[in-house]
Amino acid sequence: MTPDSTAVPGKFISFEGIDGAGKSTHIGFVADFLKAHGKTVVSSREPGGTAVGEKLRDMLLHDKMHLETEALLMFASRREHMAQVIEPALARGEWVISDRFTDASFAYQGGGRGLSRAKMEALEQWVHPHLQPVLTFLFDVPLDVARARLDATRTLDKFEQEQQDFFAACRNEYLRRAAQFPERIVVIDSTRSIEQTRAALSAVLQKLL
Ligand SMILES: Nc1ncnc2c1ncn2[C@@H]1O[C@H](COP(=O)(O)OP(=O)(O)O)[C@@H](O)[C@H]1O
Ligand SMILES: Cc1cn([C@H]2C[C@H](O)[C@@H](COP(=O)(O)OP(=O)(O)O)O2)c(=O)[nH]c1=O
Repeated sequence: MTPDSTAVPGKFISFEGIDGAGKSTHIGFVADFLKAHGKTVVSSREPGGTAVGEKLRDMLLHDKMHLETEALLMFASRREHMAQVIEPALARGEWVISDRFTDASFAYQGGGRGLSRAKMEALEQWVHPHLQPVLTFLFDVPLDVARARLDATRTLDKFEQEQQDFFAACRNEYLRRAAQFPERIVVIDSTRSIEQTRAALSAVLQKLL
């Protein structure tokens, strides 16, 4: 059974945003910040985070597949991640910071690809009816900023090769969820400098310690 996130001693934080928003840049900083405050930190990612999950990640990021297959595999990776990594760490009183969680499925498979919200909610209810991050950082930038950052850095995977209307729909869904869950999702203006962004992250984390 999935534990209630309010009933476990550890804390679960997720990082979200469209590709190129600057999310991954700050995960190491957050881990170091928490460790400096005496926390034991488990840093992980989705899809992936386990041996099975990393195999699924490889397929998900490179192979073309039906939209519903993609959504189901994202949640399959998540189920394994929860069982092997997230739940045991939280039970030990550790802090789990994950590069993406279910908000990404709502944004990409729901918003971007158009899978119905009812199906997304059914998957969420099945896989984690109670567990939610206590805090989600949503790194937000306009599409042209994200695209310029991506183009400057890396070989693009299946998702990153999508067109701007896909990312516009992902971003809209992220922002819709931020409005729906304002107590959990903190929108970070990631157009600012890396130093300014870190200051904003520290201020939010300080309240959670
Ligand atoms: N605040 C920022 N200002 C300028 N460049 C940034 C900023 N944050 C991240 N970047 C750069 O943008 C690129 C994409 O960042 P990354 O963290 O990999 O994005 P994401 O994980 O959201 O896809 C990297 O080259 C990173 O150095
Ligand atoms: C977790 C998750 C990720 N994704 C996508 C978003 C990203 O484009 C991709 C991998 O995420 P990410 O690790 O952020 O990519 P990168 O390592 O290139 O920064 O998977 C979904 O479509 N649905 C999901 O549920």
